[in-house]
Amino acid sequence: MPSSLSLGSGLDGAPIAERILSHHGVQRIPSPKLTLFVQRDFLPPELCTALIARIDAVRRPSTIADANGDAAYRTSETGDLAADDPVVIDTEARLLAFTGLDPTHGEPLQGQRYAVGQEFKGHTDYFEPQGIDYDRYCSVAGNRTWTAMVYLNSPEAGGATRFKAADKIIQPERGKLVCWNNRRPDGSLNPATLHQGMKVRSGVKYVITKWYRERPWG
Ligand SMILES: O=C(O)CCC(=O)C(=O)O
Ligand SMILES: [Fe+2]
Repeated sequence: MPSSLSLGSGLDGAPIAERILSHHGVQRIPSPKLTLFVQRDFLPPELCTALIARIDAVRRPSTIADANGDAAYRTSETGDLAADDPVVIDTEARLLAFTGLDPTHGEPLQGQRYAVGQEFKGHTDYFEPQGIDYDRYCSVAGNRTWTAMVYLNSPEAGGATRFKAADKIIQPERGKLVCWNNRRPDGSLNPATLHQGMKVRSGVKYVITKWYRERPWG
């Protein structure tokens, strides 16, 4: 990866937001509470199709940190994508060019698949410092900074992503990127990033997710 493009971990969100806003067609969702961007047609259709095939090859039931006893909380399937796959390398290079987020701070690219009725209920992507799983997930690389997510297809109905604090419901659409800072401008964890993947009503939904950490990953 060309490190000259990298603007760091994203803990300081300002240079990342500036890089993102420099791209043509990017939309900043208006909210005083969080920093959230949408870019349509971020990934070309062929790349979306190739990523869906990779996800289907490795998918397994999704998990959550700090399991809360609600087995229906996250009912999707997840797949870890191989970092040496040319399709993944291409996707990672596009994410770096767009966000400036340092790939060495990124978790491996993941795919998620939701069938009809599946969802991911309201959650934040950062780990709760008081949670029982905090040390297990965060002792090496620290907590999450930014999230980048791309819809790989357009489900027939449902499957939107809702950010309550911004009063925003983002419709899933093939190739559309959603990207947000899980921190406030001072770097503290931002509870206003609470979001949910709403139930798919018809069809199936595929996304890729990329999470970035305070310190290098692994
Ligand atoms: O599928 C969605 O719309 C949201 C997914 C999500 O929030 C996550 O994987 O952390
Ligand atoms: Fe999330």
